[in-house]
Amino acid sequence: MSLQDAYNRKITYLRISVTDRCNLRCRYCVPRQALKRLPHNEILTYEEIVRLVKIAAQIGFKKIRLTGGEPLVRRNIVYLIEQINNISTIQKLCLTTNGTLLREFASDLYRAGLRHINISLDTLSPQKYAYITGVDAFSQTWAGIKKAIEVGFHPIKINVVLIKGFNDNEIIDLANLSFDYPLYIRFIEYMPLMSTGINFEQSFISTDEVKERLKKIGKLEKVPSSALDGPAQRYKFRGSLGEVGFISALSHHFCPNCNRLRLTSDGQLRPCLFSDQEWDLKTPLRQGASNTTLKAIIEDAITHKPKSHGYVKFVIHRPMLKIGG
Ligand SMILES: Nc1nc2c(ncn2[C@@H]2O[C@H](COP(=O)(O)OP(=O)(O)OP(=O)(O)O)[C@@H](O)[C@H]2O)c(=O)[nH]1
Ligand SMILES: C[S@@+](CC[C@H](N)C(=O)[O-])C[C@H]1O[C@@H](n2cnc3c(N)ncnc32)[C@H](O)[C@@H]1O
Ligand code: SF4
Ligand code: SF4
Repeated sequence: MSLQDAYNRKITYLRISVTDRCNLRCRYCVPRQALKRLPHNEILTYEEIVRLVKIAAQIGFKKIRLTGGEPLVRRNIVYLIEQINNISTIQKLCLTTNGTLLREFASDLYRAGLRHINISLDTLSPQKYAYITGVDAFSQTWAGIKKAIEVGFHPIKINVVLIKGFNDNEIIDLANLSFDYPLYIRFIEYMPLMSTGINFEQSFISTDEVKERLKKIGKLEKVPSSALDGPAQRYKFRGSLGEVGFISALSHHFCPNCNRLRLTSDGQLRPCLFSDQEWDLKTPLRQGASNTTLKAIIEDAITHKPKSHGYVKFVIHRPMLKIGG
């Protein structure tokens, strides 16, 4: 059984931001205004997260993604992976990370049952990496990606946010990684959710433009989506080990197939990335609410999930860093 929203979309995927902290400061993610860190006691404990995931699983959620901020900076994250991995009806447990700490964590994460990992990498140049993230950590991240391959994660998806004038001259080099490594390179359209250090009008590149440029290296063959896939359109070059994907939130938005809800690290349930409407789970959770009450709140959030994002810009107040993408 899965729950449907008001537009007949089956809701099966919960993205959980486990922390609002991050060891990088990506220019397209961090807002212009100063960020206040949440005090530790405002963040859901692992026990609270696991309880909510069990309730979500009873309603019909089948896929969980842990994200952040940077999920690997939260202490004992491997324990949380283990706990969620033990919930038998969760079919797919995934992690989105910036990869900086992956060399250290990959083996433990794998042992805890994680198999699906998405790693953000916007450039192959160490200097440009330092510029976009604010930290000179390209070699650390690349070592993390290599370690993830060595340990056996599959699939390993590489998230590239495209920014004109910054990394559009690397589209081919990044796509070429899919020939040499079993990596799924995903080109993501920059989403103007908040005002950041990257000017949207000057930086946006659409998926169509990227596909056009990729014609130089071969013909992209469509790969059919699998159940529980995220929003990427999947393709492959003949003879490659990996894939190339496109996440086109603006030019070909995927709202009609949206299957997800988001849980923020401070326990607010967001039915849509582009809407600040949130359902408070933390307060009732901490006031001793029953599972039935918590389930009713999740169901109410699903019922009120917006139809689409409506192509609006700078619409949200909670930074991407705090929602988890
Ligand atoms: N607009 C919008 N963007 C999304 C949504 N889900 C993910 N994204 C964006 O897609 C990019 C990749 O996100 P990931 O955390 O790797 O998750 P995913 O694409 O669902 O991953 P898979 O399930 O592995 O395909 C990020 O920039 C996200 O912000 C969504 O529901 N709406
Ligand atoms: C917010 S991060 C959190 C997880 C982890 N820190 C990481 O960077 O992978 C999740 C994803 O959102 C993407 N993202 C952040 N801001 C974005 C924006 N304005 N438009 C599109 N994607 C964005 C990042 O590139 C990353 O792949
Ligand atoms: S949350 Fe992810 S995308 Fe945002 S600043 Fe941190 S590493 Fe960069
Ligand atoms: S913008 Fe909102 S409705 Fe559209 S895909 Fe993203 S979360 Fe779903």
